[in-house]
Amino acid sequence: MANQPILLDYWPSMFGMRARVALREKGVEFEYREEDFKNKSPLLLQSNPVHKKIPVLIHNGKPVCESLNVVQYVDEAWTDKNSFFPSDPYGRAQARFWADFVDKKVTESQFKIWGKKGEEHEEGKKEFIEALKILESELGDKPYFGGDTFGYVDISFITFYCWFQAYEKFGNISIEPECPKLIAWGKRCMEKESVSKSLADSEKIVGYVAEFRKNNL
Ligand SMILES: N[C@@H](CCC(=O)N[C@@H](CSO)C(=O)NCC(=O)O)C(=O)O
Repeated sequence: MANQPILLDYWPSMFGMRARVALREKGVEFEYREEDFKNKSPLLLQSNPVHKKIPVLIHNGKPVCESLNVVQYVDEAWTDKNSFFPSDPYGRAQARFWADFVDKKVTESQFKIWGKKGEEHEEGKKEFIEALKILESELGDKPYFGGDTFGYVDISFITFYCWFQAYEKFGNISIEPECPKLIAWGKRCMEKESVSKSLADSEKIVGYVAEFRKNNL
């Protein structure tokens, strides 16, 4: 449809999934375009010349890059639904802190689990579980990271949930005994259509990782 936002994406990307969840949370219809990293589209290269990465949200012909930036843009551009952020400055600062924590600590450690071997792989397992335990403690007995409503921090982290099976298989770890509240939170979030429609199938992710490891490790 004319003037629908376009999302340049890649199906297993936890970063691309963040944009999908955010758009669906706001009820925004968008055109999904799958990228082939071996042959990036001219639209991707011209829309994100700095990083040449997905996701890129193109809205009114203007590109928004970096997934957390896209999530915040979606929150500000479509205001007829609940905001992803609390209204008070301190609550907003806390939300940004925890999304940044996910971006730094979870992102780096989870890649070492499935994308590396040997010492780096072992190091990644340790760092990943440590990061998850910190998030488990931060979540506590709240339904969502922001409290009673699904919001920015939830969106930043829930997209890794469909990778948990791959982490367990290829990292030989078991997440639920260490972080039962996070697993319950993941299941709770998956009851939301914006999440269940946006996250990749866990089995498909396992297959993707197996293929990656066969070709790269
Ligand atoms: N900080 C950024 C990371 C995006 C990213 O790594 N995107 C990857 C796909 S997911 O691993 C990507 O676009 N890779 C393209 C490439 O590696 O050439 C964000 O949050 O949007």
